[in-house]
Amino acid sequence: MNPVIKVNSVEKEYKHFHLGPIDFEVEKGTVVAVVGANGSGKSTLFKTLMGLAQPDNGYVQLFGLEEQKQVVDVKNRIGFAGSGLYHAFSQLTVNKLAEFVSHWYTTLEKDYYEHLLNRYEINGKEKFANCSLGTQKKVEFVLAMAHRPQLLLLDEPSANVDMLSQRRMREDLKSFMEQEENSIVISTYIQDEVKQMCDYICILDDGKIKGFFEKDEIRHLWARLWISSLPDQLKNDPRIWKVEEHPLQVITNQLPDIEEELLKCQVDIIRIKRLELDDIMEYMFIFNKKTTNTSGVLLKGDDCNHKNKVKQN
Ligand SMILES: Nc1ncnc2c1ncn2[C@@H]1O[C@H](COP(=O)(O)OP(=O)(O)OP(=O)(O)O)[C@@H](O)[C@H]1O
Repeated sequence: MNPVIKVNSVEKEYKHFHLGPIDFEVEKGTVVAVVGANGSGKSTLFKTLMGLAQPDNGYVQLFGLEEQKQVVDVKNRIGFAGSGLYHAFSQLTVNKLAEFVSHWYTTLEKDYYEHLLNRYEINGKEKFANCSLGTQKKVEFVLAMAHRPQLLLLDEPSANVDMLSQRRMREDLKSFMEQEENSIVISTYIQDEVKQMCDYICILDDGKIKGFFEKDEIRHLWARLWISSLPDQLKNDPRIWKVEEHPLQVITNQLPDIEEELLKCQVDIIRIKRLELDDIMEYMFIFNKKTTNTSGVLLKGDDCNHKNKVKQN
C-alpha cells in the first residue's frame, strides 16, 4: 500500500495539552472521519498534517514524499479548510482572498471557483470578516475545492452551515470521491456525514487515538442482544461492554463470537439489534471516560485499546 498520509509517532506539546504519539495511515481513495470531544486534539492534528504546526516529535509524510519536498510538490494536491486559516487575512474580500490563495494553489480554476460561489450563495465582494460564521465556513470549503486537489483535509467544514449547503457539501464530496485517486480526512460532529461518506473512523480522546475502525466492520460487530440468561463464564468477559436487567440485555462489540458462545450454552437469544454508529461512539466515549454505574447499569472491562481496535496501524 502506498498511503496518501503517513503519520509516524507525531507528538505536539502545548502548555496544557499533549497530542500523541499518533500513528496512522490513510489509503488512497478512502475517507477517514476524525471524531472526538471538544479539546480532544482534532484541530491540532489537522494543523500538524498541514504543516501549520510543527510536531515536537515524529513526522507526517504526504503522498509518499520526503518532508523537504512536501512544501513545493504537495500544496497543489491538498485542499484544506478549517482551523481559522484565513483569520489573518479577514479584511480581504472573498474574491481578493481567492486571488491571494491562488498564489499558493497555482492551479485554482476560476470558472469552477465562480460556480462554487454561486452554488453556495456567497457574495465574492463581501469582506471575509463580515461574512457570517456559516458563510466563512463555506468560503473555506470553496477555496479548498477550487483548485481540484487530490486530498481534502477538512476540519469541521459544515459547522454553522445551513442544511441545504450541508447537503450540497456532501454531494460535492461524493463527486470528489468519484475520482479514484482522491481521499478525504474530515473532522465532524455530524453523524450523517460519518454514516454517508466515511470508510474509516478515527477516534481521538485527550490527544490519543482510541481506535481506528473500518465503519462497516464496527456496525457488523456491535449489537444489543436480549437473552434469557447470562452464563457465568460471560459475566466478566471483556467482549461484553454492558449488561442491563429487566429485560436482560447485553451490549457486545464482538457479535459473532458472543452469539456462538450463547448458543453453545443453550441461552435463548430473543432479539438482536445492530447498534447505530452514534450509539457505538457514545459507548466508546463512556467507556474511555471510565464512567461508573449510575442507575443499575453495569459497565464492564478495563482497557478499551485492546478491545475496540479493529484496525490501527
Ligand atoms: N496554540 C495553542 N497554544 C496552546 N494550547 C493550544 C493551542 N492550540 C490548541 N491548544 C490546546 O490544545 C487542546 C486541543 O485543542 P484542539 O483545538 O486541537 O481540539 P479540538 O478537538 O479541535 O476541539 P474542538 O472540537 O472544540 O474544535 C486544547 O486544550 C487547546 O486549548
